[in-house]
Amino acid sequence: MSDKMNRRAFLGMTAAGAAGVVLGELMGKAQHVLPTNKATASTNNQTLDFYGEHQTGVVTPAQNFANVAAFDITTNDVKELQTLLKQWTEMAATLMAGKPLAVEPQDGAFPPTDTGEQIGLDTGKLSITFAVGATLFEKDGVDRFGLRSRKPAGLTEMPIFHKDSLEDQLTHGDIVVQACSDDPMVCFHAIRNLSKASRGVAHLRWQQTGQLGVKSQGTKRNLFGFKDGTANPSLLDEAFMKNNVWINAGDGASWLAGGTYMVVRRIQMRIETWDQQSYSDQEEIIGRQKVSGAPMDGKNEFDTPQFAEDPKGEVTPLDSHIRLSNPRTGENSERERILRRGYNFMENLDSVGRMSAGLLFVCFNRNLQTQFESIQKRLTNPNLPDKMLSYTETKGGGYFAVLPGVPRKGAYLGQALFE
Ligand SMILES: C=CC1=C(C)c2cc3[nH]c(cc4nc(cc5[nH]c(cc1n2)c(C)c5CCC(=O)O)C(CCC(=O)O)=C4C)c(C)c3C=C
Ligand SMILES: [Fe+2]
Repeated sequence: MSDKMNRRAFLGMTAAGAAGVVLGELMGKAQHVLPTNKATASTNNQTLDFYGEHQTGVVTPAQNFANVAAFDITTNDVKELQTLLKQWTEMAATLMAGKPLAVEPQDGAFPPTDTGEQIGLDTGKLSITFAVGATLFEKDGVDRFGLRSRKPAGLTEMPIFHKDSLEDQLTHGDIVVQACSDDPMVCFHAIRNLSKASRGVAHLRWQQTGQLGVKSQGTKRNLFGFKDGTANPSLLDEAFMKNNVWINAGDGASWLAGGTYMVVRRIQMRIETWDQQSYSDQEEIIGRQKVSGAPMDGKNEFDTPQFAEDPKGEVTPLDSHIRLSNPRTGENSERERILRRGYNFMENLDSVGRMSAGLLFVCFNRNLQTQFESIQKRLTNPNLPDKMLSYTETKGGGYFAVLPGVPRKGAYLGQALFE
């Protein structure tokens, strides 16, 4: 290999891409140099370390923007699946470090390895989180990759809950990737380039962006105008994460130790209807005061509601969202708790002229059935449904198992699954 070729050590290069580069070299095509990614040199460029026991994007403080994308794997060859995961590992580590995906100069005869729209942008604490769906292990009864026996028992396809309107093209997927950053272009760039590199092996099934108020003080708000996240556990609460979030080797599928289960729900919010509800009705539906976020019977945001002193729900209605989400009774209350990490989405008008807006609900938990599902079943119980259900409609999402962290360079995402 010539010196010129050595200089062009592309990251994440496919076999076809590699062949193309050699061809270009022989044909003596001009080399194009992209401007240096200034952000990598900037002292303000905040980056997170990709390597560790757990992946980032779970207990990472929520960045302002998210892009969640689900892929379907189109190959039946397990080796190609492993190659993709190795390639995505290298790419994610590079992107999170704020580096370009290609070493310059690139060959002018071929498409750039890195699409380039992030050049000069701050990486914005980019986290990229990879998770797998039940269909990776078995799809339509077929064990495509010989992984059927490795499927964690609790990982099912997301069921259809009461009042759900799931649309197939917005739901499920073999692999989901969550990219979060303080810059939406950085999120997009990550998903776009992972998708570009997966050509021929995987394709995008759905994609959903989300955002939070950028410079808000305190707990961020959802599109109903309420603080959202008040009762979430502290991200520094290691005991909570150990008990309620991270999967351990004794939980069933030992290859998943250090991972967690991710629930994604694309929840359309009927904001025009909501905006016609009286102020006090809105507070009673949520079960909290709108501006302060305090419980109905409290003064300050972080006061604990005293439901036991209000058994008939005269202060905090029995069918209010927070009371059904967490009745604060019984021994299951603590065990059931989840880590929520959702984002608002605001899109164009829908087909009947309504604002298409809502919550990209994301939560992490150690056991889908005894945590998320247990809460969700209470919220959607037809005998006493969450009042908020009249203003929401869930159209997509899925259940996914977040892969354990990649401990060091050279190891790759999901490696233990294949061992
Ligand atoms: C099954 C899980 C949940 C879904 C789905 C869900 C949707 C959803 N939530 C809001 C707004 C708020 N949720 C709040 C609290 C809250 N929500 C859940 C679970 C789900 N929410 C839990 C477990 C909790 C915490 C309850 C508690 O312990 O008190 C709140 C109050 C503020 C807060 O604590 O975050 C709001 C507001 C929307 C708009 C929504 C779907 C569109
Ligand atoms: Fe909620």
